[in-house]
Amino acid sequence: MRLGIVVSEFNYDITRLMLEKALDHAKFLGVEEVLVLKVPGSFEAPLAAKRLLEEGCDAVAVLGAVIKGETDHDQVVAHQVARKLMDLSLEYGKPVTLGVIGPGATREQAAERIEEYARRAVEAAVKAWKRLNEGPQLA
Ligand SMILES: Nc1c(NC[C@H](O)[C@H](O)[C@H](O)CO)[nH]c(=O)[nH]c1=O
Ligand SMILES: CC(=O)[C@@H](O)COP(=O)(O)O
Repeated sequence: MRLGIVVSEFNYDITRLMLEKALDHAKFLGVEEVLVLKVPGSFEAPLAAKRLLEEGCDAVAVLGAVIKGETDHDQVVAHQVARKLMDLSLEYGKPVTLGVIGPGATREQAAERIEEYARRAVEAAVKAWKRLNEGPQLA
């Protein structure tokens, strides 16, 4: 399996640790090939996910941390990113999984979620790929 990982460099003190956990989990799951593409922020993640899908990735896990500021801008970023990633998944027929912390997260809440969100995104990408390859099972 070729797994793509998109990682946002915004809040990189958090997301670089998410990438480490994601790579560790991909290795644990036996993923043969991992392509990593960094982006400035989560808002750029859908474009990077699309590029990885076009590079032949079987699935893409997207990692980011959208931390609340003084306004509701975090809501705009997080909601739009989530929707576009889902749209890409349906467009390409391949898993594109959401490992983006937030919206509404404090920095402390984000730090507490590094491992959970990174592992979840990789696990879902690999499992969904396997299940889709197996196809529907007769009940
Ligand atoms: N505030 C956060 C951002 N903002 C940056 C955007 O994602 C984007 O890079 C910028 O608007 C230029 O297009 N990104 C995050 O990933 N996390 C944040 O908390
Ligand atoms: C989610 C973000 O882009 C964040 O930096 C916005 O901060 P603010 O709401 O104070 O403009």
